[in-house]
Amino acid sequence: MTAAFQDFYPDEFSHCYGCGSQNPQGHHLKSYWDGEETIARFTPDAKYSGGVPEHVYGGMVASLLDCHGTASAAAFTYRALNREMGDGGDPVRFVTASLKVDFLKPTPMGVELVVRGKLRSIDGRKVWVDLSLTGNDGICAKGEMLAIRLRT
Ligand SMILES: CCCCCCCC/C=C\CCCCCCCC(=O)SCCNC(=O)CCNC(=O)[C@H](O)C(C)(C)COP(=O)(O)OP(=O)(O)OC[C@H]1O[C@@H](n2cnc3c(N)ncnc32)[C@H](O)[C@@H]1OP(=O)(O)O
Repeated sequence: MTAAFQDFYPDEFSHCYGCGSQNPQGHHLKSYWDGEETIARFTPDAKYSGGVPEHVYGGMVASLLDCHGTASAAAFTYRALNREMGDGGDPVRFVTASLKVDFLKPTPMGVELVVRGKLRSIDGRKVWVDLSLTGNDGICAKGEMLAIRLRT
């Protein structure tokens, strides 16, 4: 089975609630390549409801974009540097500096959500990623992320 980007995060940096393997209560989001784009799939538990049980709450939507966005920023950078994840070199680590979310329509509960990331630009330590989250009836949210590469 193909490894997810997050599988390459060293354990000491894997405590993120959204995507860290070392956080037993976390969501353990997993991000992968899909051609030139990145993709993650996630089905929220019913407790993450919004105003009505049929809809997902906005913080969960933002969280999925957040974790997929930073993982994607790292992946895009590895590819731009012609490096492989887990190549033994300094790990390429990103945090979110800015995340704008447009909630286009309610996000349905009980279905698999698909999160996609597309590279807009890499400018030194700054990576801009365009994000989307799709339910069973089209795009529910769009995001724009500025991820900053941490100094090693
Ligand atoms: C794929 C393979 C991987 C292999 C292994 C990898 C290991 C990976 C391990 C672990 C991954 C982690 C997984 C979890 C992540 C989940 C996502 C989150 O939730 S992250 C938490 C929330 N975010 C924060 O807590 C950040 C808090 N902010 C900061 O720490 C700083 O502000 C930081 C680092 C973002 C920037 O600080 P500065 O001192 O390093 O750099 P300055 O000079 O301030 O900014 C750099 C450039 O960015 C611009 N900038 C900074 N913030 C901006 C903003 N909000 N809007 C616009 N521009 C901004 C600045 O103007 C500057 O631009 P100019 O270089 O001058 O052109």
